[in-house]
Amino acid sequence: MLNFRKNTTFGPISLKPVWRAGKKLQLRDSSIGEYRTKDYFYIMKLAIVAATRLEIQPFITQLSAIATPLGADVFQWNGHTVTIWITGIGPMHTAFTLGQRLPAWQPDFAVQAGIAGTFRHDWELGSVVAIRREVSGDLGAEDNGQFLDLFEIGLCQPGEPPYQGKYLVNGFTGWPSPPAWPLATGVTVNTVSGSVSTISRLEARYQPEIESMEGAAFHYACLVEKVPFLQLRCISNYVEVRDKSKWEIGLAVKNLNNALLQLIQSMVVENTNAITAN
Ligand SMILES: O=C(O)c1cccc(C(=O)CC[C@H]2O[C@@H](n3cnc4c(=O)[nH]cnc43)[C@H](O)[C@@H]2O)c1
Repeated sequence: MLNFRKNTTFGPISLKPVWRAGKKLQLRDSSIGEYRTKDYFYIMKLAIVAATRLEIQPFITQLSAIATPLGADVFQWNGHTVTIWITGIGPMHTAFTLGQRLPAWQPDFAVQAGIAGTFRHDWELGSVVAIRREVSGDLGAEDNGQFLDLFEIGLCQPGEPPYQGKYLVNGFTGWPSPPAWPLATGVTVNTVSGSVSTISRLEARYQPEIESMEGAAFHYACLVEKVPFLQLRCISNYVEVRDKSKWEIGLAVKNLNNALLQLIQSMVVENTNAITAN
């Protein structure tokens, strides 16, 4: 079980924003031979984003069995379109891919799924979390051994859109139901942290619970493009002096993919039914 030190909720939940973002499809009711309001449902375009194919391969395999392939990494599921975007590892690869694809494809919702490290030694490996806010952990300048981030050297103003303070916050409140996973603060780095000094610096400055190499780029791109989003991470390791033998990548991939399937299923199956029933 995870043990949380903060209030972890997304705030008020409303069905409308996500579904309004989708396109309406009018279906003919063959029993009465006419179009009726209740026969509208919302067709969504969902983008599933991962750094590597390996991390979401079980989900892709499941999707291939359930959904109709429309092309390479594009599927139709219950009328909705689900696409897979593999960005490559790290902020640069992620930002480039999303900078090209988000404006071109304009998904109604984007989910980033990946494994991650945690700073919280009381959190179990294999736990899934949703990321509430992200911060960039190594973008800035060194000043005689001291790290200064972009805000501290005045190249970026705290609160300058899309930042809230120094953080890229997921303020989306349009969930049909609250996310099933605890919310966490993520820090994004180019280099997996593996020294006491780097780990202490990140903890003291940003109070992160999760470390990844892509989260901030995903939050930034979705906030700028105004695409509702969710970042799911499953903990594969503790952020500590490097000992790869302790990483549980298999467990993390398994639990991540179960969570991802549950999330997407709830969006494309259960809520379509709920909406068509109204
Ligand atoms: O060095 C290796 O042998 C090695 C083998 C497989 C994977 C790695 C990684 O460093 C994975 C980076 C990848 O996974 C995310 N991730 C997982 N744990 C962490 C972490 O503690 N700090 C930062 N990122 C992490 C990350 O988002 C990358 O996509 C190495």
